[in-house]
Amino acid sequence: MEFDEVARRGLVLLGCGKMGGAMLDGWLAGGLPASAVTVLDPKPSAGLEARVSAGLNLNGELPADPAVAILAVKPQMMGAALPQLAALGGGGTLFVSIAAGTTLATLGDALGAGTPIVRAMPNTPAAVGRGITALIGNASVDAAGLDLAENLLSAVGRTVRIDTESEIDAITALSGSGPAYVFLLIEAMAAAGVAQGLAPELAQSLARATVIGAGALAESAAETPAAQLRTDVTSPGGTTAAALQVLMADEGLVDLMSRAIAAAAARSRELAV
Ligand SMILES: NC(=O)C1=CN([C@@H]2O[C@H](COP(=O)(O)OP(=O)(O)OC[C@H]3O[C@@H](n4cnc5c(N)ncnc54)[C@H](OP(=O)(O)O)[C@@H]3O)[C@@H](O)[C@H]2O)C=CC1
Ligand SMILES: O=C(O)[C@@H]1CCC=N1
Repeated sequence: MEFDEVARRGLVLLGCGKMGGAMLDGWLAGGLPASAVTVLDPKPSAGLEARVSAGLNLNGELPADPAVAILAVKPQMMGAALPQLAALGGGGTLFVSIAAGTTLATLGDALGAGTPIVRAMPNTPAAVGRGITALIGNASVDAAGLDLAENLLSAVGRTVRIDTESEIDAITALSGSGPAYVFLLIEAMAAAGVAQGLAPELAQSLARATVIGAGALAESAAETPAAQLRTDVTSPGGTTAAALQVLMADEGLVDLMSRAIAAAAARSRELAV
């Protein structure tokens, strides 16, 4: 992607943990020069420190007029961390927050009237360029600002623009947190394989390969509903049908997932206060 404006004016990253770091890796791999990046993080990882030799500005002075500032601290830390960037508010710097819960209004109050702010919800597959990020801007973001945010986020995966900020709670619960559910599925399948007598290493590698392969198949058959892909595996009277009778029973996986995602969305709404 084109990073021209960001490379020229700079990008500030507030918080470089798992998600901020994943996105930074994607941007640097995509051609953003390290010298255009300023990271503020009190306990930088060794990997981040290693980027200083390539020109990355770690915990140094802020650029005067960066194109974009990414807010990637935990929502609980946002209030304490934001004042570091307050001087960039109300002007030409576009803010992009990936924090769960924290609303555009809360960020706007902290950063000052007229600050262009985009709220985005990515997920960790961004680390391998396979994230999915939903985004929405406040009233101060113009079309060019939204394009800039979308360009940056599309460097680490797919993007989708939304029209209603409150949708972010459900999106956080579904795709933001979703990779954890899939990793738990791998763990659960492996544990069940062990319970059936398989060696742990074999069970783990079978479970992981199955999820990876099923994901790739779902991607290559993008027009085919997931329900059809499931039916394709299910021989009448066979083994899959026996398992699905358990998984699809009342209070089975569908109900469980519904309750899990409702709990995550409720937590996202709680984090807004
Ligand atoms: N992880 C995920 O899958 C996703 C996370 N998010 C959102 O991304 C944000 C970050 O999450 P995640 O990366 O998991 O969290 P991490 O804890 O891994 O990263 C946050 C980073 O911010 C640092 N930090 C803490 N205080 C400050 C400060 N005052 N100034 C600068 N940096 C600070 C932390 O340092 P220290 O460790 O020393 O506290 C840490 O390195 C959250 O708001 C979360 O809601 C969104 C989508 C997915
Ligand atoms: O667990 C969390 O709160 C963050 C937001 C989405 C994924 N991780």
